[in-house]
Amino acid sequence: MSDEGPSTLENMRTQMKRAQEYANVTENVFKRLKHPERTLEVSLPVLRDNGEEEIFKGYRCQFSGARGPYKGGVRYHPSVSMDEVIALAGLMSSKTALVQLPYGGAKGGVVCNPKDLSRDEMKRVTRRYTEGIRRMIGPKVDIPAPDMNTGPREMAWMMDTYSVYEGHTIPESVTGKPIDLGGTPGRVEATGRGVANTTEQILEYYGRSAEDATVAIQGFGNVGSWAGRLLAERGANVVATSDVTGGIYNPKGIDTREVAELIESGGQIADYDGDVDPITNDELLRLDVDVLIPAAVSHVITSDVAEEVRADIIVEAANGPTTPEADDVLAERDIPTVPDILANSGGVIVSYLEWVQNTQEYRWTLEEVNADLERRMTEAFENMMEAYDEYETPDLRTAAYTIALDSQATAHEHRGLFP
Ligand SMILES: NC(=O)C1=CN([C@@H]2O[C@H](COP(=O)(O)OP(=O)(O)OC[C@H]3O[C@@H](n4cnc5c(N)ncnc54)[C@H](OP(=O)(O)O)[C@@H]3O)[C@@H](O)[C@H]2O)C=CC1
Ligand SMILES: O=C(O)CCC(=O)C(=O)O
Repeated sequence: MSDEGPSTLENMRTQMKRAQEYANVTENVFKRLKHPERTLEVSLPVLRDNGEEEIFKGYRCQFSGARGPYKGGVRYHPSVSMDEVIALAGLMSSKTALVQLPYGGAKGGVVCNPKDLSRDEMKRVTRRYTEGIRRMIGPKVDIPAPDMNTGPREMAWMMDTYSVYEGHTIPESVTGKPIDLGGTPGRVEATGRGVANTTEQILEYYGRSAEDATVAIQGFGNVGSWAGRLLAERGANVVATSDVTGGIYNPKGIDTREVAELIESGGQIADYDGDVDPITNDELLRLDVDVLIPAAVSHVITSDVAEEVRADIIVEAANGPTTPEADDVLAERDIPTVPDILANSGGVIVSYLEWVQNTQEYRWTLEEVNADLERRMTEAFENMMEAYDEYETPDLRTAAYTIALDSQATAHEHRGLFP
C-alpha cells in the first residue's frame, strides 16, 4: 500500500465528485451521499488460546440506505480503520446502484491479522464481532457478506450467532454462507467470475479477445485466484501473480490451478516451486501485459505507478486500488480502467441472489446463478459504456459513478428526502 496523498475516503469522495457534473444530482443530495448515515465502533474482548484476553476493534458502517437494505462485506485485516470502512461502505452504495440491486451500501471490519489467529480464535473474534453489531444488522436491515480474509466459514459463524439471539435460524441474515446452510452455488467464485467476464467484455469492446491475452494479477486470494483460473479457462495467459510475500512471473504463463491449490492448502506464493521467476509486487504492476488486475488492497496504483504501467487495460478486482491522481495519468495515457464498482460487483450480485433464494426458501442451480450474474454484469457494462460515449466522461469510472449517482439521487427524490 502506498503512503501517497489523502485517505481512502477522500479518494472515494473525489472520484464521486468528478461525476457530479454529469449526473442529475442536486447539491443537497450530493452532500448527503458524501457522508455515512451511521457508524459503529465495537470493542471485542476475546480469549486467546494462551489464556490471555485481547481487545480487538471492530467497525460497521451503513453508508446509504435510500435504495434498500444496507449490504456489504466484512474485512479482517491489520490495516482496517473506520476511515477505510466508511470509504468501502460508500463504494458499496455506488456499486449496488450501478448494477441495480435493491440495496444500499455498508461495510464492516475487524482490526486483526488472521495469520496470527487459530481457528478457535477466529471463531471467538467473529462471534464477538457479530454480538457487537447485532442490533445494527438483520435480514431486512443490513446483510453482511465476505470480504478480505473472511469466507463461508466466518459467514456461517455470523449467521449462527445472529440466529441464536433471535431464537431461530435466519439464513437470509448473512450471505456467502456454506451451501448446506443456505449458501448459493457460485458465491465463492462469483467476484472472480465477474472480473473474468468484465475482462472479456472490455477486451471485446476494443476489438480484442481473452484468448492468448497476457494477464498479471496482484493478489491471489479468493477474487484474484478465481479470476485467474476462469480467465485461464477462457484461453488467457496469466503470466504473473502475487500475495503479500511477493510475486511470481513466467512470460509463457503460470499454472493458475496449481498455484491456487498451494494457496488453498495454506501455502504462500513465495513457496511455489514451479517454473517461475520471483518478482516484487511493484514490478508486477509495471509488467508489459495486455491486462493488469489489481486484486488485493487499496491505493496500489498511485500516479507514479500509473506513469509506468505498461498494461493496455486495467480491470479493478480490488476495492479502491487506483488513486484519483493515477486516474488522471491513466486517462492521459489512454489506458482504460474498468472501475471496482463494476468489475468486482459479481460478489454482491450473487449475494443478492443468495438472499432472494433464502427469503423464498428455494435453491437455484449453479447454471441459473451464473447466467443471472452474467446477464446483470453485461447490462451494467453496456450502461457504463453508453454513459461514457454519451457524456464523454474523462474515464470509465466517472461514467460508472454518473449512473450510480443518478440512481441514488432518484431514490432520494422519490422518497421525498430533499424536496
Ligand atoms: N471476497 C469478495 O467477494 C470481494 C472482494 N472484493 C475485494 O477484492 C480484494 C481481494 O479480496 P479477497 O480476494 O476476498 O481477499 P483475500 O483475503 O482472499 O485475498 C487477498 C489477496 O491479496 C494479497 N495481499 C494482501 N495484502 C497485500 C499487499 N499489501 N500486497 C500484495 N498483495 C496483498 C493476499 O496475500 P496474503 O494471503 O499473503 O495476505 C491475498 O493473496 C479486496 O480489495 C476486496 O475488498 C471485492 C468484492 C467482493
Ligand atoms: O457480497 C456482498 O454482499 C458484498 C461484497 C463486498 O463486500 C464488496 O463487493 O466489496
